[in-house]
Amino acid sequence: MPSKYGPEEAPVIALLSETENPQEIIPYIGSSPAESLAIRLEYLAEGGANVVYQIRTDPVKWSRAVLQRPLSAVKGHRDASTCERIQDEVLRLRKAPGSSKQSYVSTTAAEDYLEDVIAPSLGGHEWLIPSRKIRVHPRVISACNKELILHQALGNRPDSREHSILEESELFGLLMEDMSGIRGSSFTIQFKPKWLSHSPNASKSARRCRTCALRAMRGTEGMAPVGEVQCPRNLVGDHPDNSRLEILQTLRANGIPCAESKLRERLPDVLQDLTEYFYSGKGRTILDKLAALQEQLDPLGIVKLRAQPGGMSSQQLKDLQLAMTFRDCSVYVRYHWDKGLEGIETRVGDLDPKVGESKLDEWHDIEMGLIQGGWYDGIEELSQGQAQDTKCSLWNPPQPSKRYSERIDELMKDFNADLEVAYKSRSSDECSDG
Ligand SMILES: O=P(O)(O)O[C@@H]1[C@@H](OP(=O)(O)O)[C@H](OP(=O)(O)O)[C@H](O)[C@H](OP(=O)(O)O)[C@H]1OP(=O)(O)O
Ligand SMILES: Nc1ncnc2c1ncn2[C@@H]1O[C@H](COP(=O)(O)OP(=O)(O)OP(=O)(O)O)[C@@H](O)[C@H]1O
Repeated sequence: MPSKYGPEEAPVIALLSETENPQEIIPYIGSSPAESLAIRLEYLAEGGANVVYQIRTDPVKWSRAVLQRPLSAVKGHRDASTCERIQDEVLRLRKAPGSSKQSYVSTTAAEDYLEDVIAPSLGGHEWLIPSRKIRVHPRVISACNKELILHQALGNRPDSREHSILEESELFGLLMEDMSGIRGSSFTIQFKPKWLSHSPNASKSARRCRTCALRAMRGTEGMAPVGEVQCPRNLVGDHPDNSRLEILQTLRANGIPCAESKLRERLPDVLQDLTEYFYSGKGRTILDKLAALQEQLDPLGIVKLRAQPGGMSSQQLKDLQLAMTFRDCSVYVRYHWDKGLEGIETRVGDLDPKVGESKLDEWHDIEMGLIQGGWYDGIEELSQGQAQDTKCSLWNPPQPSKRYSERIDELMKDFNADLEVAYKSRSSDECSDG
């Protein structure tokens, strides 16, 4: 998850004002211009609904600013430790809905959902990224929006995210633990687990799971492929080669920082640790949990649910929406170089509620398209010369197969070649900060 812009290019000054609860740990951050100068938001990444900023602090400027304040105003946590604490966090700010059909989910609604629905479903906070809501001054939002427009003009934003800006009426943002790796001591990979359990609307003889069927369908429509993971069911399969293949592809898709020459030397060990972790270790626990929740919460599927006399009950609707959230969440895996298998940390993020009637129509249309187009069963009509997408683990035999080990060897070679190229260009600008 590389930062898009260099620190010197980040013009936005954070003006975070008090949280809702005055006893909270970060009161009045950056409420004076001097303090604001000590805190800067640096664009890290964005998705469809949020922009995430890394918080950069300057402890010297911060102390100076605090000293300038009248003694009576310097209270509570208004000290250096506040400054140190927020620099390990990222700030997630919500985007304005792009179309009138999209429903807006505020930071408060997202945080309430996390606490009231997600945490109880997952059995607590163990797997969640530690986070807390903070009040954000409207001037921060408008400054960030100016910066987003500027970076769009400079071509620094992903094409698919252009024209989206932050919601100006939003009063809060979410401070979260920064899951990024630290060059030299750890790296982070991120993936969406997607549909770990089969779609209840697909036939029993399906040769593709929901994720692979959608990727195959979109592939022919010239749209972006679904996520980075090829077949998520590989991750909850019965043979370590399935996990190994999926992890290798995920590692490669994440593009480990080019200065991380350690990966070049230790790729086989890293792959072995991550395979063990996800095939039979703690990583498997969370993936199995997500798979079970997806299955329990959506036993019928949108097509059958909508076809019921009287439609869906409100409980069925809530369960389906929650299942969709657990399919579209992001898994962050941090690997500490000096700790190996013992030090792998996993957290799940982007667990926002899926709301709005248009989402239901969209899910229903996708499902119907997959069924009627023969995408689940692998009997779709292909245009001449078009290769069939057979990457799904349902298509391939689930037992250990030559095909898997050959594919792993091929991918190892490709990945090593990528790393070789990256290593050689280490002295280039992109890598010079490593
Ligand atoms: O339709 P899918 O399966 O491609 O999933 C959408 C995601 O696409 P991707 O993971 O890239 O394939 C899509 O992700 P991106 O915007 O492509 O990063 C969204 O997460 C979308 O959810 P929402 O509309 O933001 O609530 C996701 O839509 P939902 O299906 O979760 O409603
Ligand atoms: N806690 C975190 N630490 C480090 N990076 C993060 C963190 N949370 C989010 N990110 C980065 O910001 C990106 C966008 O965040 P997030 O997935 O929450 O946005 P989104 O708009 O909800 O995404 P989507 O398009 O999937 O709905 C992530 O893909 C990730 O690269």
